[in-house]
Formats: sequence, C-alpha cells, structure tokens
Amino acid sequence: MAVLELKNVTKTYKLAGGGSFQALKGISASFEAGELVAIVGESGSGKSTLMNTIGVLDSDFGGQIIYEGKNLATYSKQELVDYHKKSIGFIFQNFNLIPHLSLLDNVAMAMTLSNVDQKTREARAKELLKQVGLEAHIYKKPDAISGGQKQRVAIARALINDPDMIIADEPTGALDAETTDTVLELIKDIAKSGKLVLMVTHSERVASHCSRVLRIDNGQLLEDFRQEELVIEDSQNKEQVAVKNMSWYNAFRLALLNMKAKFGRNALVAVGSSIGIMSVVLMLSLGKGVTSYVKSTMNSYTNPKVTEVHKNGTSNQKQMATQTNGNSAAQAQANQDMLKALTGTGNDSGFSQKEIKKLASLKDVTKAQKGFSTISLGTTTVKYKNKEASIVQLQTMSSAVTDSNIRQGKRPGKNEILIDAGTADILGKNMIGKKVTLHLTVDSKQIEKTFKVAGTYSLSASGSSTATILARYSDLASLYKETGTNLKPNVIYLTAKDKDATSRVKDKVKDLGYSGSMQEAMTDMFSDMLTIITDVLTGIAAISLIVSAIMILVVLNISVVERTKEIGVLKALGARRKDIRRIFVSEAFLIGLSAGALGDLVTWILSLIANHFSQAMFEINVVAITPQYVISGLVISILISMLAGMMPANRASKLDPVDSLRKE
Ligand SMILES: Nc1ncnc2c1ncn2[C@@H]1O[C@H](COP(=O)(O)OP(=O)(O)OP(=O)(O)O)[C@@H](O)[C@H]1O
Repeated sequence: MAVLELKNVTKTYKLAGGGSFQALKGISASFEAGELVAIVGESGSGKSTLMNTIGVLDSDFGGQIIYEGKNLATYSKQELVDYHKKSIGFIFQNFNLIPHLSLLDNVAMAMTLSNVDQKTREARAKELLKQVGLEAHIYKKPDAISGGQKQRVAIARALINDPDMIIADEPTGALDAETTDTVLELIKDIAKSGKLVLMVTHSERVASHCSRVLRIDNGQLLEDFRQEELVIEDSQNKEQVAVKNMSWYNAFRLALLNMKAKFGRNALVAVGSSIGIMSVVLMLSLGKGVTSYVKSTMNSYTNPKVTEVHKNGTSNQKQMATQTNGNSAAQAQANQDMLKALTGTGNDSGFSQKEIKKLASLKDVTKAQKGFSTISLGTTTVKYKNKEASIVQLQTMSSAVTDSNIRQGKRPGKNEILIDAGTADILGKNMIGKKVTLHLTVDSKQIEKTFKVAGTYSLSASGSSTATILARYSDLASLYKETGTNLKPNVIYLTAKDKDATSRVKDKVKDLGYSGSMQEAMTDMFSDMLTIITDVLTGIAAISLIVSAIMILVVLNISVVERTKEIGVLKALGARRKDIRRIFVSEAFLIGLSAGALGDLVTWILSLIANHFSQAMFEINVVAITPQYVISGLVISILISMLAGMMPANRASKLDPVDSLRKE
C-alpha cells in the first residue's frame, strides 16, 4: 500500500489586497515507503507549497492527501498534531535550529513537545547526533557549528520520533559541494531504512541521486519518473513513540531557557516591574508600622486589660453633629452638655447602680471599678508652702493607671494623692511624702483639704502630661460630701479577664451606646487617618504596576516577533497552539515571579535599613513588613505579568506556521 497518495491536490493563496493566486493546480501522485523523491522545478513553480501542504502546515487545500489510507482532511486536531509529531520529520534549507538551545535540546525538541521524559529523549537525541557524526558537539549552541553540521543536526531532529516520512525543502541549498555530499548520503540512508523522503532541490546533481524525480511547473506535475529500483536496506522495527502533549513542566523549562538567552533584557524588565511591587509593599508596611506605633504609644501607658467607659459619648457626638450641620441653637446646647459632662455635673454623665451592675456582668469582665473625673477649668489648685500650681484634671485612681505610669513613690492610700510630674516640678524638689493642700470649687462652694503626696506619675513616654491629680474614689467622695454633693461615678473601669479579651469588651461597651476614653477616640481617629493616607499612597504606587504590565506586554510582543521562525519550527514539530501559549505564559510567569521576589527582597532590605535608623532614633520599627504583604506582592506581580503576557502569548499561538517559516 502507498504510504502517501495525492489526488488532485490544489492550493489557492488568498491575496492581502483581495483576489487569489492558485499555486497548485491539481497534483496527483502516489509514494511508497523507502522512496527518495526529488521535487524539482523552476523557482515559484510550487515546490515548497506542495511540501507545506503535504506536511499540513497549511490545512486549507483542495483535493485529497491520503496518508496510510486515511484522508488528512478528515483528521481531528489531535490527529493532525500526532501526524506532525509521529509521521513527519521536516528538514529546512536554512536549518531553522533554535539558536538559544543546545544541539541536544534542538534534536530532542519534538520529544519534549510529546512529553517524553528527559532521560529517554536525551538518550535518543545523543544516539542520533552520534549517527550524524556530531557526538562531540552535543552541548554547543547552533551558532558554534558550521552550516553542514547544522543541517546534520536538523536531520537528527527530523528523525527523533522515527517518522515514516521526511519532508526536506532544499536541504542542501545552503551547503557547498562537499557538505552537500555528506548530507545527501545521510538522506539516502534514511530512505534506505524504509522511510519515504520527499526532497525539494534545485540541483540536478542532487536529483540524480534520488530514486524518483517529480518535475513541477506552474503548479502542475510536468514529469514523474523513477530512476532506480527501490532498495530498502535495513528495515528495522519502527520505534513506537508515545505521543502525549507537552506538560507545563516542559513549557516552563523551555521558557526558562528562552529567558536565559535574553537574560539582560528580561532582568531589566523584572527590575522595572519590581519597582512597582516594591512601592506597594513598602507603602503597606510603612502604613502598618506607623499605625501600630501610634496605637502602641497611645496605649502603652494604660493598663491593656482595662476599658474606660463614659456616658458622655452622646454629648460629644451631639456636639460634633451640630458642628457639621450648622444648627447654632443645637450647637450651643451641645456645648453646654459637653461642659457639664467634662466637669462631671451633667445629669446624663453619672452611672446608676443598675448600669454599673450591667457593665460588671458583661462577658469577659472580671471587675468593674467606679471612677470620677472632672476638668477644673482653672478653679482647682494645689499648694505647697508658698508655691501653687493649677490643676486641670481631678481624677480617681483606677486600675487603668499602671505601675509603669508611676515615676516615683507608690499608688495612693487613704488621704493620699498622686500628682503629675509637671505639677510636682512646680511645687518643689522631691514632693514624695509632703503634705499639700488641694483647693477646689464644687457648685460655687470653695473647699480645701490636705493630702499627702504618695508619688508622681506621667501618662506618656515623653513624661509630659496634663496637670492632673489622682486620688482615691472614697477620698474624692468625702471631699464632695462637704459641699453637700453626692459624688456619682462618671466613668467605669472594666477589667477584662486577659489582654485579648479587652477588644471584645470595648466592642460590647460601644454596642451598648457608651464611649471609651478620649485617648482611645484619638487613637482611632489617628489610625483611621493613617489608613486613608496609606491607601492613597498604595494606590499611587499601584499605578506603576500598570506601567510594568505595559512594559511586559511590549517586551513579550517583541519576543514574539523575534521568535516567529522558532514558533513556525515548533508548530512543524507538532506544537499545538496551547503549547506555544504555555511557553509564553510561562515566560510571563517567570518575569512576574522574579519581579515580585526582587520587589519583596528590596523592600525587606529597605525595611531593615529604615528600622535600624528608626530604632536608633525613636525606638520603633517604622516599616512593619508582614508575610501577607510579601506573599501579596509576589502574587500580584505574577498575576499582572501573566495578564500582560496573555496577549502576546495568544498572538504567538495564532501565528501561521508557513508564514512564520518563510519569515526572513
Ligand atoms: N503566502 C502566499 N501568498 C500568495 N502567494 C504565494 C504565497 N506563498 C507563495 N506564493 C506564490 O506561490 C507560488 C509558489 O511558491 P513556492 O514557494 O511554492 O515556489 P517554489 O517552487 O518553492 O519556489 P522556490 O524554488 O523559489 O522556493 C509562487 O508564485 C509564490 O509567489
């Protein structure tokens, strides 16, 4: 049975400006295994077109091509891929070796595309390179060998999957007479081993070595004659090559080799893209660092287990609301309410026993402590001998004040007070144990009482704090009693069972409509502002990611143009569209991965430097880089890069193999 049969094969090219050109006008012929057929004819007669049509590099043809009894026109996509991989080997005039791959990888390429394991394919490629006399050069790149050697590599590549048919388009066209003979001998041996070899040639001398000559003229078969009888020398058993499709692993491997070949360019793209990733990760980490510094500084001088509960949140909120809606009467009322709340005289600022009980029974709360706080607005003073200091805030001692707040001395006992460090400095040196007189006005009545200074304290790291006196609740209550005022707690301190439970207690308290401490409100406001600033800066930094994406898109597009011929070769060797797309998407992935890793690495180094200095100056880590940020940086970089790589990858996959191979 004929290996290959052509029945009235036609091929018409559609011309770009409209119209068409018929290059093949009904070719019919039949070919046996072991034939070495020379296809000869004038330039432009249609020889290459016939070869490309038989090789189904272009599936748009008329008539029938029957391979081993089956019409190629009825082949499914996968059957056509198998046909390229298993049944045909291509040899081109200009060798078309892939320049950045070693001879070994070039020869093994068809097996790589068939997902044959590395050991098997390299063993087979080595064996073939040995057969063509190049065993000493297997790790060289194509640029490092002569033209004749390149064509021998191409022959080895065509034989790797042990095909039944070899299509050689002017294999000796670019060689001198001596190397032509060597290559011709190899091709004759291939035919003798039982394969059908179809070889386009312009050389009558080369044609004279063939068993049969087909002369084409103007797209028609002019002459078909046999010069010698078929001699098939060593018809070996055909090796069965398992045809699978290329795996992602092999796509990555090829992508890696491609990227290595253009290392400088790819490294520059990765460096460029990494700047965007670095800016985003740095902004996020900086925002987190500064926010947590603000929070920890503001919270570090109060007991982390204690939640302060105020009732005056409603007055504050009312005042804020009226300020924003511009209602002056309502605003004046709200100002009044706030004043009363601050001085502890508002009706709505005191806690009833029932409310205290309710707060004490909240989940995670182990203790509820009554407290009182008043802003004196200039009427409260403390005197020691002939020195006097104004007191802004009079407050009860509570579990919210930690021992670390106490600079000198101890917590106050009965008839004892703590004074802030600033006030202590005004009154005299070392005030601990000294008796001071407290003057205050309650409901327009003047009262005074002597207290012993138990210690000095400060609420902030810098030591500065408002002029405040801290006394026991019972002492303040009896002081107020003297004016006939019943002291009502206007703040409750709830102690949570542990530090982690505090935030749950705070949330619960807010749910019940109470507010926290002023300091807490300020902390929240600061961190909200910082979050907004961080988001804006991160957004601005993210714009550079768009620039990276465009850069990757442009570079991969250039790469597609540069590698058009290579893509044609891969398709001739049986690469599917999917395989080509995978190679380019893998390259985009690798660029994204390196850019992300580089961006993360540089951010990490910068964070070490920045934190070194910020530790030395402020004892803080200003850049708080977290694993989530690092991973996000990497993932974003890869996603952006792959997205940008999609278009060039698609473009590459859709390239027409014939056009690609013809490209100069
Ligand atoms: N893509 C195409 N679009 C239009 N016409 C084409 C296209 N490719 C080839 N042709 C035309 O088809 C005819 C046959 O071309 P082909 O390349 O098959 O000739 P050839 O015999 O191989 O020539 P040569 O020996 O010079 O390589 C030529 O006239 C050529 O101009």
